[in-house]
Amino acid sequence: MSVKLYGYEEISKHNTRSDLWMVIDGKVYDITPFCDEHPGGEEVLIDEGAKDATGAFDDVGHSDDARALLDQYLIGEVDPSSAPVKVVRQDEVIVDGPKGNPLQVSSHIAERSFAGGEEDLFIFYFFFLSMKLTEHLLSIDKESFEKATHHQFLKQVGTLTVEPQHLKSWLIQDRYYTGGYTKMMGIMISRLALYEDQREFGDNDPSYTEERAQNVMKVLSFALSNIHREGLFFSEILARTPYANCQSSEAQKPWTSRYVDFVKKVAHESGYDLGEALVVLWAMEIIFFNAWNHALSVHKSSLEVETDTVHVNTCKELMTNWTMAEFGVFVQECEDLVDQLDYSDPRRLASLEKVYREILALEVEFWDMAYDK
Ligand code: HEM
Repeated sequence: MSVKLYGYEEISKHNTRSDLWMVIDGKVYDITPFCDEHPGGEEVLIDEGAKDATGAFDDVGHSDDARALLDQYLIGEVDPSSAPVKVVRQDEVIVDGPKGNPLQVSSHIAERSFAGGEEDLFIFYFFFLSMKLTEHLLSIDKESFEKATHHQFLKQVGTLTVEPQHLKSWLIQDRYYTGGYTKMMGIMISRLALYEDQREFGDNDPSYTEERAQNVMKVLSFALSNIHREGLFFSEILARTPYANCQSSEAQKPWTSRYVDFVKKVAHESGYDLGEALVVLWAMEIIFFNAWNHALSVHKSSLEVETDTVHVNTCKELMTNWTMAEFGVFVQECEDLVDQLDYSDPRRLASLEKVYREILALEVEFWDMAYDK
């Protein structure tokens, strides 16, 4: 079997938490799934990733067990004719001063201010807090956001060239996901104190007001009725001839289970202001809104000759569903709730960033399941 060769130019592009490669002893590893598990933490992997990390790996004196773990992530070898290139990471450019975009520096600040509490970082953080949280989140991993919203599947729906069985596979998984989403809404609603005198012991959220609680309830109620409608819509589509008659795996796939488990867990474990869960809700919706708007713009600029078939009309219905104005208003309302969150504690910010990044990673995988991956 021939070994796949990768040049450093290509390797250097896989430099984020949601898409991370590493070279050790001339072999190329896709270590993305290992980031969560690394006993030495994910930061060192990201710092040493997308390049030759042989020296860093050896310096730590990793055990034979650590070395044995590598095999499962092997994807190829370094092309011997390629030379190392500089890896440019989004936040690397801006860490040393206010020249860059301060919205992107938070994770570094969060980490460093625990350790040292340097004055310049305090000023930095003060400046940063005047920015909207959602703007900041959208700026921390643009590459993954792009992947999550410009997937090949969306392009194929836009050009009406997606195969019916691929659309079916995706719809089946998305219907499973609607079940998880519904449970997430249920958990969030069950934790919401709609009136001051319903707040539980331990609820020390300083930003609590009845008005905000009512706003959260309004958004969650819409989300719940919308997801219920969507589940029924998917069932109705799946019963249509082109889909009922084609073969696709019906079982819930591991990525869907992981997604569903994650959103339920976040809903349970968020603080009393439901901050992490609200970030997750907003992230899922803004990704969908952008993704389907992308499909629609591809569709509008596509030169494909349209036929009036059930499949073509289904593709168009799906594009309409997540690009309509009403959905845009809902995404905006989710955004407003996230922007009201108090993230002045760097540990809180780190936690909000973490759930946002996880949703980005899960969304990228989710589209892939259309192709039974
Ligand atoms: C994909 C590559 C890597 C794998 C599979 C891996 C695996 C492991 C494992 C299994 C351990 C537990 C101790 C041991 O068994 O040796 C460990 C610890 C550690 N690793 Fe890695 N590692 C990788 C890359 C790196 C890199 C590039 C660095 C960069 C400096 C690093 C830094 C550390 C540190 C500092 C610890 C010690 C954590 C502690 O004891 O608190 N690792 N790693």
